[in-house]
Amino acid sequence: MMAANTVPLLPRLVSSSVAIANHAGKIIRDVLNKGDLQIVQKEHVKDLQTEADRAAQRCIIGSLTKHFPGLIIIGEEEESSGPVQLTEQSSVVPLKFTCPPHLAKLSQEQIVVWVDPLDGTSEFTEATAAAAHKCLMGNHDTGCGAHSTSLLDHVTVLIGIAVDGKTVAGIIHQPYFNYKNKEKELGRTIYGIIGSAGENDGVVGGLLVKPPPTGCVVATTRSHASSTVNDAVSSCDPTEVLRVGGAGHKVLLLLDGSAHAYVFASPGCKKWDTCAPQAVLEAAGGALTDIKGDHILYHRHVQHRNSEGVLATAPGQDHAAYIRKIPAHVKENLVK
Ligand SMILES: Nc1ncnc2c1ncn2[C@@H]1O[C@H](COP(=O)(O)O)[C@@H](O)[C@H]1OP(=O)(O)O
Ligand SMILES: [Mg+2]
Repeated sequence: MMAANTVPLLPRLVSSSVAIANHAGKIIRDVLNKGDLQIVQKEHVKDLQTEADRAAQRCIIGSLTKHFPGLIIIGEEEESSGPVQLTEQSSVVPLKFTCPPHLAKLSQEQIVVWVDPLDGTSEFTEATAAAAHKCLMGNHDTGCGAHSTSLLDHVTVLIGIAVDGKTVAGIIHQPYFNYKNKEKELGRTIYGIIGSAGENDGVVGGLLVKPPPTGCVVATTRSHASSTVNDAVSSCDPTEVLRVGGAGHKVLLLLDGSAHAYVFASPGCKKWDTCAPQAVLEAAGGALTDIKGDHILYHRHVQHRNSEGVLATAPGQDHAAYIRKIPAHVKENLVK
């Protein structure tokens, strides 16, 4: 076995982040099980923060800082007071693949980590009604309140790693994956490094990448729709539209064979929403850009908002063809 300090920085960071994201997912479940989310409204009525967002972020930023002192980390939530549950230094997860050669000699100063401790907060808060009615027993849904608890699938923990402004690696943890099936392990973590060797399931850990069905299934927002969002979706001539929450969740739908494209022609999504999902998707051969087809950059001082929207396509799809379909008035409406 190689000594820890001979393993390049990037795989060490990804491996720790997988363990940290798992831990954050457990913290999220614990907060929901206690039933008191302590919801705070941020910029507007559909921009909420809960104690699960705060506690998960304290865990992620505290643990990353402990293991990688001086690392630049940008989290969605402002600093909050409260208990900080850290992961152990030894909590690392063996990765399924090796570091691409061009990323093997990074210095920490080149890296910015973008953290969304709980993506899909709107859906998470709606799911609490069922929890408050004691429908969640031992983290598993009993069937009561199925409508709102199904939204728990939309919740993810996102840790994205950017190098010199480009996303290179990402971790998407889904804390409630399998929550309807008591026989199976609760939660899953998907991770990828762009350019790692291997084919499909070899380049994305934690998920078997599948092609989408015939037709054109477009995933879009459930809680932040607008006429521009709807015009962009319609322009793709979808055979089916999935209105679901979370950027991480929608990218997982592109990877697990559920959808062809994720279309969000609105400025509400931020860099911490897209950094990790983009890396995981692109590691598998998909693409994520803004709605005009331009690359999204993740430098330390970049504006947080993805003001020109998001368009992502599953591996094997013609990304440029989707970009061409987006109407000019939608593109013109989204400016830096
Ligand atoms: N108008 C908005 N205000 C705040 N956050 C937004 C907005 N639109 C999108 N987001 C963020 O982008 C994610 C994907 O959007 P959507 O679910 O609407 O497709 C949301 O889960 C939310 O992240 P978060 O839940 O972490 O606040
Ligand atoms: Mg988010």
